[in-house]
Amino acid sequence: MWNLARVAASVLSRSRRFSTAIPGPCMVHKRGTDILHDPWFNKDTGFPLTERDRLGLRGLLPPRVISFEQQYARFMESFRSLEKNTEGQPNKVVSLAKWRILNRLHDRNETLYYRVLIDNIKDFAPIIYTPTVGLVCQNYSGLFRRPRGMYFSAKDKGEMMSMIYNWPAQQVDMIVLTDGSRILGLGDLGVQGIGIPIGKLDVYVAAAGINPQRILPVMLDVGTNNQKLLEDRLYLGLRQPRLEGEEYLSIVDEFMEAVHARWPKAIVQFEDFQMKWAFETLERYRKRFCMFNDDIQGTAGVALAGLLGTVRAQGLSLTDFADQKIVVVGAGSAGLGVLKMAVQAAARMAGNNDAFARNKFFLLDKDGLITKERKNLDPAAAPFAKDPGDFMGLREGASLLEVVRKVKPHVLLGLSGVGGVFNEEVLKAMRESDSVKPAIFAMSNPTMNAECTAADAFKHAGENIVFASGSPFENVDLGNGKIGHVNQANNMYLFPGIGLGTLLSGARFITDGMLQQAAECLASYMTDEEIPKGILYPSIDSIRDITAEVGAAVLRAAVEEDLAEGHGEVGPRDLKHMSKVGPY
Ligand SMILES: NC(=O)c1ccc[n+]([C@@H]2O[C@H](COP(=O)([O-])OP(=O)(O)OC[C@H]3O[C@@H](n4cnc5c(N)ncnc54)[C@H](O)[C@@H]3O)[C@@H](O)[C@H]2O)c1
Ligand SMILES: O=C(O)C[C@H](O)C(=O)O
Ligand SMILES: [Mg+2]
Repeated sequence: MWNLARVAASVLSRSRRFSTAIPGPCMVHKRGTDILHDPWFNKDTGFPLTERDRLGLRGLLPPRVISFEQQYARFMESFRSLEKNTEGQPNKVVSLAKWRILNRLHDRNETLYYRVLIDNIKDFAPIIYTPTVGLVCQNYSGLFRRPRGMYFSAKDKGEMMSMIYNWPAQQVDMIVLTDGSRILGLGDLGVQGIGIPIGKLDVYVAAAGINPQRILPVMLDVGTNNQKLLEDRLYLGLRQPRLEGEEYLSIVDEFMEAVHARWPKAIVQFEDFQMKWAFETLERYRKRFCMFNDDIQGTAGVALAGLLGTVRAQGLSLTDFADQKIVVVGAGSAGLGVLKMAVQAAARMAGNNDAFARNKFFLLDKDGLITKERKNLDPAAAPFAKDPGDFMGLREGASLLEVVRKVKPHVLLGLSGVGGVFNEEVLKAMRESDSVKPAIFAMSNPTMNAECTAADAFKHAGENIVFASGSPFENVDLGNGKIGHVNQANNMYLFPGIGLGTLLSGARFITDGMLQQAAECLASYMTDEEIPKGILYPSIDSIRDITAEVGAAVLRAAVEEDLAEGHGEVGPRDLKHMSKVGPY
């Protein structure tokens, strides 16, 4: 164990009661109903009589003081009875009802909200995060009650530097930013995509203990190309086509500069941008601002950890990763991010033999296998394009089924956003895999966009597979007391730790080295007892523990790269000292 892991863990344990990565006095300048209507400070009926006197609350609440624990029990009782009362109703109705009850608490009393979220993360993550958050975004205009976060639109050009000061918090540590152009696998949802930054930041609070008063979800509304939304009279965003080219970039530039001017150390996580802007903004900003793209970089680390776990599950040594044949379905921001990091890792293991490593990967998009013959080959996909006919005569545009039948891959990994592309035939073809324990990663979100279900994977590809999906599925009962374990390969296992480690390090940039350490930390987290059972990632119940470890790994990498400037009272020299290996 490292001292830094202890620092990260202690930040988290300090935040158990009232999540806050940064200790310090919390001054309340409000009084009376202003406090009751402010979810940051509201304690509902929990205000003790002394506080009611001091804060001008006397007479504004029913007289009985209800303790925090009683409020907690009351909420959980309501939640459980809602679960009971909605039994048998359509999934969508039940999920939205659960989201509403949690959202009302979020809007009223954040202290209680985050307490129940942290304690019940396994039950509540599928509501505030994928898959329900997707449904919420799709229905956002109808569900909208109170604003959360900030909205910067194309109409605000020239005003952002002053608008940023409208945010009430003095300090912001974590921002999650989207332009709503590729929300999960649901496409362009325009301003309705704000649900994603809100959900991601809830995970930051629950997993990394980030102070809820220092998070900021942001929507950059540059229009939408979703015709249905443009025609919807209740749509809450700009009713215009998306800005393109320099016009688009000038909006993002202005936002980034405004953030940097007010909070120079805030970390900006780019989320669910369509591919062209995902890559372009990452290149444009990563050396100027403290930012990362979660879909490209967070996903890559989580997938790589799972791929390395798969090698271990086959009883092989990690260096055998270089020999695995991997078919990646989806050449978007996520698929290409995964390929880049996985090829780099394989090349390192093959003695820096990049060409050898690339040979083992096969990339497909909606038009089939990508080869150098592809017309208008995307420059980002070009390094992974095959020579046509190179591998068993596989041609440009070969279908997924043909590729799987000929390649007999060790791993089939989907980031296509298309539900069901791993159909029965494709899954059955995986039975001929060259691996004794083939892996099927259906990573697209939400559930209906997963490339296959867990049950279908075990049914058609065989019981000896390793399975992972981006959204949660139940473990599969294989009969005879056997269980097919379902992993959730989701970037939530990394992004909170990337943010926490970067924040505590005080680094101004997030480097490849920091991200690599994050991935390696996740990869080595699972024990030799768990891995052979096909368990590649920790249970979400352990998300705070894995986040502390990942945070420490990122922090240590920042120290090693001489980027750590320190945070709060902990200076760069302290961090250097704490980075030395040593017993507790
Ligand atoms: N599990 C995770 O942590 C995680 C992380 C990031 C993204 N995702 C999911 O991955 C999906 C894709 O995200 P993205 O940002 O790469 O999207 P994207 O739009 O940038 O890319 C989608 C890619 O899939 C390809 N595709 C479409 N239909 C296909 C088909 N029938 N067969 C093969 N390929 C097809 C497209 O050509 C494109 O290359 C989304 O559903 C998203 O939710 C999951
Ligand atoms: O949001 C998620 O659940 C993961 C990922 O960032 C995605 O875009 O699907
Ligand atoms: Mg995303």
